[in-house]
Amino acid sequence: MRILKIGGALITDKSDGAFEVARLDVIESISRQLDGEVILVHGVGSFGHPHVKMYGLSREGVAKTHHACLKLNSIVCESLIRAGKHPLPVHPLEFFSSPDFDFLRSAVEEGFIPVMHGDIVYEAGRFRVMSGDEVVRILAEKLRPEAVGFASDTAVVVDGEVVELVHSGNVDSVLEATSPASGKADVTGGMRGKLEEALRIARICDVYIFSGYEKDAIRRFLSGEHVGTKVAKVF
Ligand SMILES: Nc1ncnc2c1ncn2[C@@H]1O[C@H](COP(=O)(O)OP(=O)(O)OP(=O)(O)O)[C@@H](O)[C@H]1O
Ligand SMILES: C=C(C)CCOP(=O)(O)O
Repeated sequence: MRILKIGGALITDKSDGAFEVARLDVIESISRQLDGEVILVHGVGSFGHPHVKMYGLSREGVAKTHHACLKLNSIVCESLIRAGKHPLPVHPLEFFSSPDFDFLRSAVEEGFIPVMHGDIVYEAGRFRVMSGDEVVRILAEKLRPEAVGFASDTAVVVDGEVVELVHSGNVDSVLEATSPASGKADVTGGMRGKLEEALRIARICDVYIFSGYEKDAIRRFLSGEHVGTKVAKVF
């Protein structure tokens, strides 16, 4: 089984000022490429970050943000159904109040694609934002997948070049060159947060951070090819 996150920077317009703008053509292309045993997690882009920025975690913020996450989840699931796939939406707000990881594993084995996402969750008596990247890391720790992929709008880039491999010799300088997304509404750490989660997941399996815009990149990741930046299983 593989775990794939499709980032909000890929499936939505999350440039500053954009509000609930899905990239339907990209979502359709991803839906056609999905195959095999996979759990899909999507980011929420302009269906989540601007809401949290505007309303915080007030009652209004929690309600509007979670509702917008559900709207994007529905768009993704509808697209998967159009492509002949069998998505099962699983919302972190409910799932993590009483997690059942065996259910996810069984669903995958029976030919479903569980579709989770970045969300608001309720923990220890308070609401907080849980990014899709964090959802992926928690799932990886529990389900021990073969590989994890983060498809965003880019691989990890340093000095204008894609970093092919993150290893013990370059990890510090690569981390230093990553930052929260610039020119975008983002409340979950951008590429820096993603790389930090990837380094934790690399204790379990190989991780790839790549551009989902590249032709067939999703299909290639799912069939075991090296795509974009590899964070090798050693950390
Ligand atoms: N060194 C870097 N290499 C590549 N991208 C970088 C780097 N530093 C910062 N970034 C920014 O990080 C962004 C990707 O992170 P972002 O969190 O927006 O991705 P995402 O997971 O697709 O989105 P979401 O969090 O909405 O799901 C890039 O679009 C870029 O603006
Ligand atoms: C902003 C919210 C609610 C979740 C963010 O998840 P991400 O898009 O994966 O970073």
